[in-house]
This record gives sequence, C-alpha cells and structure tokens, in this order.
Amino acid sequence: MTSTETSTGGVGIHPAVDHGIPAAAADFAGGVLSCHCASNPVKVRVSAQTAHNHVCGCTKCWKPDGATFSQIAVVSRDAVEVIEHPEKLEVVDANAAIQRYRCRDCGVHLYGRIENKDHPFYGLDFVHTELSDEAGWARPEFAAFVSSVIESGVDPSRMDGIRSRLRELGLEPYDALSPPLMDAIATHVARRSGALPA
Ligand SMILES: N[C@@H](CCC(=O)N[C@@H](CS)C(=O)NCC(=O)O)C(=O)O
Ligand SMILES: [Zn+2]
Ligand SMILES: [Zn+2]
Repeated sequence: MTSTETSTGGVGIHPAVDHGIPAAAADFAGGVLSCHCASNPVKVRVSAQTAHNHVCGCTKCWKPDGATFSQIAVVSRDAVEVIEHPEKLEVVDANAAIQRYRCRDCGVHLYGRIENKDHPFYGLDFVHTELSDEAGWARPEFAAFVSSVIESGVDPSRMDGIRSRLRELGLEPYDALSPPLMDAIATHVARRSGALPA
C-alpha cells in the first residue's frame, strides 16, 4: 500500500476526509489541539470556529503519517493560546512566511503564525483541527497546492486519480490556493502598490 492508497484500495487523501467529511456544528466555539506525545503533550486552545479549511499538498504543511495531504484552516491569532508545554515548541523555518511551531519531540505542528504585518493573511494563524477531540470544526472546502504532492514523491501518473478523488469528495483541486483566496492576495498587493485604490 502506498501513501496514496487506502486499505480498501482507494486513493488516500487524508484520514479526516477519506471516510466521509464530518459536518460542522452550528455555534461551534473551538477546542484544544494536542500533539502526538504520549506524555506531556503540547496543548493549544483554539477558542473560535476556523475558516477556509482545506487540504494542502505542499511540502511545508504538516501531514499525519501516511497522508498525501495536510488539512489546514485559519483562525484569528487572538483565538490561539498555548496552554500546556510551550517549552517543547520550536519554529520549523524562521525565514518562511508562515512560522510553523512544531513539537520538538513528536514533530507535530501545533500552529503557524505570520509575523509580517504586510502579509495578506497577517492576523490569521494556521491550524490542523484534526489534532482536537472536539467534533464540529469547519469542513475542508477545497484542495490547494495539489501538484506539489509530486515534490513529496507521489508519482505524476497518479495525479489524475488524486484529482478525481478530490472532486468526488467535493474538494475542488487547485495548484495554488482557491480563486477567492488568490484574488484576495492580489487585491492586497494591488492596494499596497497603488494599482487599486487603498
Ligand atoms: N511547491 C511548494 C509550495 C510551498 C508553498 O508555497 N506553500 C504555500 C501553502 S502552505 C504557502 O503559502 N507557503 C508559505 C510558507 O510556507 O510560509 C512546496 O510544496 O514546498
Ligand atoms: Zn509532541
Ligand atoms: Zn501547505
């Protein structure tokens, strides 16, 4: 079985979507993310529902063992608080736009933060809601950076099957972010350059 197949022979995307995508709960108020350490896990409280949840094929986002994609959403940075074992967190790449904080023992990423105030997504943190036991988080809406799974070693001949499976799950595949998010980024850039009124 390769990382792009499930035990039933289908194309595996991510454990949170492979067997049906759970419904979001109305008035959902968040939950606690835990890393995978059996003892002294890092815990992060996310005290709001997330937005723009999606699966991401890039090599930077944390993926559970065997998953082809990550699942990643955004939430206001004000709603993110490390509540246990902050001393175990380390930044994966301080030069990346998104500073991803991982547990130095198990490698799980707890949250990603943008410190550049000029970045289009400044003010939003990136979180993997499958790290929480609570049910009711926002469902993934699309698939981003799909072609990038090849950079992790997926054979290009598998891409048609992967994109078909994503569409079957209602996760429209894109090779960057979704068009509304790409438009939001371009609008931010145009307002800064003066190409559009601020
Ligand atoms: N093809 C590249 C794409 C990386 C990439 O651009 N990732 C996106 C989606 S998470 C991003 O916004 N990265 C910003 C960052 O990593 O800080 C890869 O797979 O490594
Ligand atoms: Zn850990
Ligand atoms: Zn990514």
